[in-house]
Amino acid sequence: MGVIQTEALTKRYGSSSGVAALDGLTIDVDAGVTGLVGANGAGKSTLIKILLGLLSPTSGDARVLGHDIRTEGEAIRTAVGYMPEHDCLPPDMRAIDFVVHMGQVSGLPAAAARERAADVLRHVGLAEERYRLMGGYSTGMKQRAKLAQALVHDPALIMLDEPTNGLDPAARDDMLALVRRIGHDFGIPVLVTSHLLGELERISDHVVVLDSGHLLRSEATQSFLGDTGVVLVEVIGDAAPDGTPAQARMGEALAARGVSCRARGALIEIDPDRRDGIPEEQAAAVHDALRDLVRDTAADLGLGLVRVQPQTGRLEDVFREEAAR
Ligand SMILES: Nc1ncnc2c1ncn2[C@@H]1O[C@H](COP(=O)(O)OP(=O)(O)OP(=O)(O)O)[C@@H](O)[C@H]1O
Repeated sequence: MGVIQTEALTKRYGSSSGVAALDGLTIDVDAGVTGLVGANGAGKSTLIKILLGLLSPTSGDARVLGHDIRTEGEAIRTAVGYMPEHDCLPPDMRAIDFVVHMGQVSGLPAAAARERAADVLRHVGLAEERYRLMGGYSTGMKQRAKLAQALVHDPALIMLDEPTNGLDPAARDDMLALVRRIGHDFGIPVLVTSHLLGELERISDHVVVLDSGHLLRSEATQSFLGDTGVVLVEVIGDAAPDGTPAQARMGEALAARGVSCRARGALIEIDPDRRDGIPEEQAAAVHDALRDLVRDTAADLGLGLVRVQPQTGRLEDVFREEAAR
């Protein structure tokens, strides 16, 4: 049994003729970490609220942990941990009291709730600060407290809505590492959303990409990130006497040697067509030959080679590919 299945799920807010926040969405989510990505307004929060039985779909069906969202919302909410997008923390409560309370609301006896609350607050890195009022917490600490309350009842699935919202880069990395640990070390399936397309690449096993309520892709993360065949080159060195900068000199010299390439920012992007039609076992040899050619060209021009690297795919490319269709 999968963790989440939806079948042609559609949600229109207001009048039935209005724009669909979700439009015929059919997805399957398994164990591990699943990233749900899409720009603001793509329908991520709407989907999560429907999956929790908090919002009714206009049409379509879905099951969460085998429970029907239309008739078994309470069973779903008991089994699932939910971290909402917006601040939901009472400022005049200490984190420990809040998380104990949430544990009891989810059905834990008082002693078990206290024990679990102390445990999860330690796991999310709030061991020291758990006796402080949450009103004085930083955004990062608030996000951690929200995560702790979602974990306290030992859920069978956890849904995290924009857990990195408002965090600085270091706190964002910490939160992403925590999410990955929950999915992989604790073995709790995770559905995590982000409007930043790239940030879930590193931690998700599977990615679902939404665009204006439509499903763009639902695939193993690895299939987004494979080798694109493009090779990126960066050189440093002197401009030519006529003022042509090092990068342009290198690009011209490569083109003169039959390599199809173009400038991309400070880099030179070499097109993958050199490898088209080449059997896989020969592709590595061609790649090595290209590398040698790039190295020799730089040496002939007296330029330093900073890097020659294959470019892997990015989640952002999915949107570029769609726009180009
Ligand atoms: N209660 C509501 N009433 C009317 N329209 C709504 C309501 N909630 C969401 N919408 C609309 O539905 C669409 C999807 O919103 P949703 O919040 O699900 O997207 P999201 O991907 O979670 O974006 P964000 O990251 O900004 O929350 C948007 O166009 C939004 O304006």
